[in-house]
Amino acid sequence: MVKITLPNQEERRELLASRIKNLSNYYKIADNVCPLEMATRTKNFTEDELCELVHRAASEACARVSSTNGDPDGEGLQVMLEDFLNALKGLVPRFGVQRDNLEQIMPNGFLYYRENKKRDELIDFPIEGLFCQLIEGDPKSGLSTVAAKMALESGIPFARHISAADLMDLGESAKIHYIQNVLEDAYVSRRSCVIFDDLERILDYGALGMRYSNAILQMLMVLLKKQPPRGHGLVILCTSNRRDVLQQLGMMPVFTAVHHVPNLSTPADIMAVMESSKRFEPEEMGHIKDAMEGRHISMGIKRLLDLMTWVSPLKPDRRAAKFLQKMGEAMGWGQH
Ligand SMILES: Nc1ncnc2c1ncn2[C@@H]1O[C@H](COP(=O)(O)OP(=O)(O)OP(=O)(O)O)[C@@H](O)[C@H]1O
Repeated sequence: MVKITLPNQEERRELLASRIKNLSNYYKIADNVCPLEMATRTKNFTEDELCELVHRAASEACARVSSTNGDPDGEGLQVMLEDFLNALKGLVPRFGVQRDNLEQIMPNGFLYYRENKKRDELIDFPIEGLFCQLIEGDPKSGLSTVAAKMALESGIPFARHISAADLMDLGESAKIHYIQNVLEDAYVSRRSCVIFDDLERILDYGALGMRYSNAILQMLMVLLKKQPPRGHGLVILCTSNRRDVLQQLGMMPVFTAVHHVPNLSTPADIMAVMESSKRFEPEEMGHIKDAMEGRHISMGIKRLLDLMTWVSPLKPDRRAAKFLQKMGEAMGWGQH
């Protein structure tokens, strides 16, 4: 296998400067085109992708001039910073973050409430070496979102998400190959983050008869302990709502740290999420808040958002009552 080495910032600056110089044989280059600035915006680009960027910037300039008023000053075509920035938008570097994939994981964004205010310490990952963290909590407590948010906020330039859905149609050896490929790519970047979402499902775990794929388990036991190349930092985030299963499978020692994602547990948490959704009237919220006082509450944020979506088409005069009824059923309020 050919090992790719990603150019560092100075190498990117030099390569871009030389390509832009070549381009200046054919087009004018605006003064605002700065190779250093473009080098800072192209972390984890390969040499081929940097060349592609310069090529596309020239195409962007042609398209811009032909779609506006041509060349009124008769000075020839000028490639500008905006052409580079537009070209950049259309390029997804192979060793980049796959931001869209991570954002799709959190269709309702990331809301702040009392429990998750101290988030900064969560993304303070080491620069070098391996850091493997388990993110665990109840089903529907927002585990995938917390992992995606950590990856995005960490500023790590390479991020990949592996879920059971990605592996669904693959046989066991193809699954192993897929995971190995993602990690091989991760080792290329100086800093990388890989998310294993719903780890027990990636392991093909089935509660009935305690089934799982031993081959995938053995591979993960090796890969989750494997140090990245010297000078590289690899962060692995595994989500699971079956910590007990990981314990039984002997996986817990591979984790450097465990982060527990709590359920929403107070009326203030529930109200904070409801307020940020802006779907409910103040009177409804007041009614819900009063009815929750002194009651036992423990609900995952995804479950709460699902419940809010479910009641939201109802007429406002019925919404609060329905919401409280469903919440009471889930929390067992009637039984106490
Ligand atoms: N602070 C938050 N933390 C987690 N999720 C949040 C937060 N704010 C909003 N959300 C939303 O809650 C939902 C969480 O869904 P997610 O798939 O992450 O939960 P999950 O625990 O992984 O679910 P499942 O148990 O079904 O796998 C997403 O729609 C996300 O946008």
